[in-house]
Amino acid sequence: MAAPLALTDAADPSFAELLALRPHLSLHAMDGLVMEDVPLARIAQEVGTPAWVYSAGALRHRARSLKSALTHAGLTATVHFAMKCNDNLAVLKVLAAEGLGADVVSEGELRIARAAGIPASAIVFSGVGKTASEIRHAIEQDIFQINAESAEEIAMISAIADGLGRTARVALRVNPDVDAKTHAKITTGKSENKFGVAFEDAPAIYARMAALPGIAPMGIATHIGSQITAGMAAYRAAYARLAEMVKALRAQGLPVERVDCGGGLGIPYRDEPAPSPEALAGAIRATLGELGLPVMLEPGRWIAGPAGVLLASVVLQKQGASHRFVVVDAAMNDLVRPAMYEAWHGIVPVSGARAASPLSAAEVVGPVCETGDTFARGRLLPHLATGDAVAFLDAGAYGAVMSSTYNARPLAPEVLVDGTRYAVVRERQTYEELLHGQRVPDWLAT
Ligand SMILES: Cc1ncc(COP(=O)(O)O)c(C=O)c1O
Ligand SMILES: N[C@@H](CCCC[NH3+])C(=O)O
Repeated sequence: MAAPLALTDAADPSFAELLALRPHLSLHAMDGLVMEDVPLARIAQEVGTPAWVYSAGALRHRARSLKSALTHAGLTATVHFAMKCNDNLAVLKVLAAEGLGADVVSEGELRIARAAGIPASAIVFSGVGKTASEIRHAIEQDIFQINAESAEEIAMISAIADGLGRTARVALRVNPDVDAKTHAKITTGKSENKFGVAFEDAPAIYARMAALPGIAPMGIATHIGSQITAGMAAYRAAYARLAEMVKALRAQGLPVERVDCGGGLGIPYRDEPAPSPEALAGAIRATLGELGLPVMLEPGRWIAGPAGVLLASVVLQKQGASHRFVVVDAAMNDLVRPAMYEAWHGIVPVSGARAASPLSAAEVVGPVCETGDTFARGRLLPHLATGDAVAFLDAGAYGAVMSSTYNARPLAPEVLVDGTRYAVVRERQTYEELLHGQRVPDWLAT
């Protein structure tokens, strides 16, 4: 497995350094940690914790920066937000208003995208195991494009579309066999990964696809992995291979309308080098530009990750045999990334006074009955008292969507901040809802 980000380290960035890179967050002596113009202490007080909080301003700013980088590189591009990273309706509404479409991986996501007002003509459906009923639904909705990941799936799409008397626009997802140098669990473009068709097999599969009823071949797609921070080399290698393939397909007289470049642009959770959208746009331009085709992008994390925090409160602080433990009311069932990928998230006290107090190392843990329910080890934090709020940074992507009710902990609410306003955009799950749907069979009911 690729090296994860270490949970323990000596040179963590300071609170000021973390916040300097996240302009929608600021720390004040009186108001403490503020998102846009709303003190997070107010949200912690009024909504309770744990709670996910997203900045509409940051979402807009990041969507615009990405689009403008593509435009400045002279590319004709559509951006399809990978809503697997955040499927909150209000978040999607903000991004739809910026002209973003959606990249969906299930019928559930497709339905949520439509409910957020994203037109079917801006939706691309990716995924290695779309079921027949999901494919049928996508075709009935007449979405922009289905990215097929196997010859078997193409046969299903053709049969379903033909049976419905429709034509599905289909791109072929190609596995370029490049190493994106990210965490092993989220690398997708190596030949041993389950995604797409092998590079060598793609031209023949594409040609067969073009001859099938019910399918309009649109082009090729790739996605090499997520949280890519190791520069543009892997992107360039993958896109150069796609360019080569487009030329080969065209030489066979096959139609190619566009290329889907996927997502994966990484963000600095701690102090990783952050590849810019300009660098990505430049890599696309340099490799695919001469084809003169429109491109599609499927970014998720880069847009939503830094825009969100997970607010939690300290339940208690205790001194163990060798460590100070800060036990918070959020846990691995809320933010699973540290437990799952040993991921590092910045943790900033919400009180200005606390943030300015002397620091010492702490283990930040949740209440779940697993040692893996650890958010940070050896993290420099001030003394924290019961009820003090803290914010876990960069929780806007792969945060709420990956949460569960493990240990019968209700799902945390989601909040959208927009300037001086905030609103709860998904309510906290109730204990009644936790029990909802459970049935005791007759033979056990006494
Ligand atoms: C097909 C596809 N597109 C886009 C994404 C979005 O990735 P990221 O959030 O890293 O931009 C993913 C997830 O890695 C994906 O599987
Ligand atoms: N869930 C992963 C990203 C998965 C990307 C899915 N295509 C993370 O939190 O980093």
